Amino acid sequence: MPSSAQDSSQPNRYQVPESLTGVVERITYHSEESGYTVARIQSPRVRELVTVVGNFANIQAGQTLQLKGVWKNHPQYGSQFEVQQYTETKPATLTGLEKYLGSGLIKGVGPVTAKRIVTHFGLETLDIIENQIERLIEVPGIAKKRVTLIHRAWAEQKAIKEVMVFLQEHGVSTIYAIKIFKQYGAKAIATVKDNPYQLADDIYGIGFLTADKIARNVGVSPWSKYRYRSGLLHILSQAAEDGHCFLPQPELMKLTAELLSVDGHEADLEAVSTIIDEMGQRQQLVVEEGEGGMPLCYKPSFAITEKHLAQLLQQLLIRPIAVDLLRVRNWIERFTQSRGIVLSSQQQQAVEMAARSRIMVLTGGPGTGKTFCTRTIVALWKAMGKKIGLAAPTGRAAQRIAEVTGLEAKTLHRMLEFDPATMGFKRDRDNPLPYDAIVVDETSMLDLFLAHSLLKAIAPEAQLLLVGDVDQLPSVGPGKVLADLINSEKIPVVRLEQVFRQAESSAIIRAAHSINRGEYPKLEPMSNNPQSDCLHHNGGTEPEHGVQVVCELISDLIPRLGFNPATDVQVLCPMIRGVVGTRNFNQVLQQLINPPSPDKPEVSRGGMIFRVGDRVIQLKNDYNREVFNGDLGVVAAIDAVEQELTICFDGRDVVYDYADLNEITLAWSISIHKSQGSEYPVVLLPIYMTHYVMLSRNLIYTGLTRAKKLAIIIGSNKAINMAIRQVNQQQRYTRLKERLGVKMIFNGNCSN
Ligand SMILES: Nc1ncnc2c1ncn2[C@@H]1O[C@H](COP(=O)(O)OP(=O)(O)OP(=O)(O)O)[C@@H](O)[C@H]1O
Repeated sequence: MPSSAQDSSQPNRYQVPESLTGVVERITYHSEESGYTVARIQSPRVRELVTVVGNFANIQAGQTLQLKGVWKNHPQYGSQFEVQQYTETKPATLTGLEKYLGSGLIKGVGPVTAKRIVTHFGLETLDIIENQIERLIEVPGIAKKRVTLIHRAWAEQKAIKEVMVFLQEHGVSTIYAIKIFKQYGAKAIATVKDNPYQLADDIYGIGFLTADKIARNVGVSPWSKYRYRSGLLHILSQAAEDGHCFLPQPELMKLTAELLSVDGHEADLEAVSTIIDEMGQRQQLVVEEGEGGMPLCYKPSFAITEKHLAQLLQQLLIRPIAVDLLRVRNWIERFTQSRGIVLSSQQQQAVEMAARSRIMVLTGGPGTGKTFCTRTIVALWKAMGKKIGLAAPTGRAAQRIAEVTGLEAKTLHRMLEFDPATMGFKRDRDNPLPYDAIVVDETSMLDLFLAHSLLKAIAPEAQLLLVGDVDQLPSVGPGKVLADLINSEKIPVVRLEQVFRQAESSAIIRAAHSINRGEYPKLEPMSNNPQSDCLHHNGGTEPEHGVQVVCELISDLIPRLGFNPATDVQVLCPMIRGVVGTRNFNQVLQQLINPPSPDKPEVSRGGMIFRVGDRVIQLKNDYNREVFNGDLGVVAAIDAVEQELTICFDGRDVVYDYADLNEITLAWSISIHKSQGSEYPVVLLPIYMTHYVMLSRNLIYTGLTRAKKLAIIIGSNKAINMAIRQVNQQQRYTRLKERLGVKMIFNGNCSN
């Protein structure tokens, strides 16, 4: 141990920094987000490998680093060098060079190629790559094409380093530096200096807060108009993330002023109000008058879309359909008789309504026969000679409706033909969908923008059936379209209420209906030999016990009941954070279900390990890869040389560059919100008081109804009760319902 090592884990601010030079042997941990790193270093001064901890921009094995910092004694990990400053020097030994080049620094060069290059050029290797890269062709096994690739990767690496150094100086982490570089290329530094708030508009993952941090470091005044404008839009974006389409002006002003306050200096409400006026005049904001004259502030795209969606719906509603109802009734009678089925009166009403409505909503809880009824409607429409299109917001829901109707069904994005080049849909008013009748399932998931795109693509003579359970969680995106359509009382709606016998035999469905009525459900207490498909485990007193219970169930009861923990079980949590949140569960369950093994390659990104065999979930719509927010996949392969990871989504392999891994996260456990539109054989639902901010009736209802064969709720009666009693916790600001109630004058001029 070095002589100056301290016997304390606490930093001693009076400790004099020491120097240490060494070659990075391996990286134990590196957070892309913060740059925080734990690495092992071989230093000539110390015989054993040294552990160093600190923030590093772009640390690679093989790098030679000159470090300044202090020695500390960590109670668990022992002696460590805590780095305060570092500089990189070029590797001075052949082994160092080999390690450096082969560490994944350059795409296309793995350890084998690195060894060949270093064997050939020796200590001159880096000089050659820097100044005479064409000479790489002399290395056995490197063809011209590879030289070009390496050249490009090296140049990019260098340019990234420059931008990185600048951004690091201004407190930006590596992961953003790369994104900023990708977005602006050579103009990266200039953009950051001129108006850092631009980053929040242009770069996924950089929001106002990060841009604001950069702005402060670059020296932009906290009272600049750029900052006010960006802050205001940030508040509206946050509101949209919470599902709102607008904010009342006083609320927007209050939240913006809070956000913009700096070091105890309040931002001026008056100034915020002036900016709102200015932005309104410049059409950067739409301010509308709501009830009682309340000014309501929209981002323009939200206001235009909401208005236009209401117009499109009204246009559909006023187009009559000529149908011989007697013939329809005769058809229903023949159809049901020939199949030996009897429609409930509500189902009969729904089928008749589908025959004569341009647009209608079919809603109801689980087991009320929505699917059964949809199948009958589809059969009727087919008998009427209509060309039918089926779709749903998610791939899984589309697959399910295809199975039950026996017809092809697509995701809405596919049906509307999303074009990544324009980031828009090819199907629209000028190029409508080629169907006479369209069924969309799981419409509780339709947000404002998707609903608008759908309505825009419906041919004027076509019919639209929207099926969904309005009591489920509303869409992830802004709006509560299904609820607004129903509550407007302008759209024909059939609400199915009777639970059918087959469904009634499922305790999951009975429990879901009880919860929906606000009653505590009948749940079978946990035992070794459960009889019901809906079980309750009290989960112990502490959240930690919940984690233990879930692990025990997955290791013991679930396989005993014939389910496969790796494919059949989904742990659904109300929250991401906390002991019983998805993030912690993912680590624990990964270790349990897919532990490390020499034959399973893995990569660490953003503090998370992705391993072959891991279940993962896509976090954003990626139109190029055709993978959408909420899609579940399994890591099929990891290529450390190409720095690529292959994920299999429902039988389709999709390749991700390491740099894009922030698009995915582990999915051994996912949030209930993300589970909408999907079903799983087994659902484990930890519900704890620590989730109290999130607990609501439609949350537990949605989670429970994702289970097809077995649901186990883990948690105290108190927490379950709290969830059931919490209704309408998340009121969303939308005006679709009001707009549908307003008589509109059509001038044929509402294109968008
Ligand atoms: N009129 C009917 N006569 C006999 N059985 C029916 C009738 N309607 C529905 N069922 C049966 O009730 C059960 C539930 O119906 P269905 O699956 O259509 O409900 P759902 O509302 O789509 O449920 P979920 O939302 O859970 O998918 C099914 O087994 C279905 O065959």
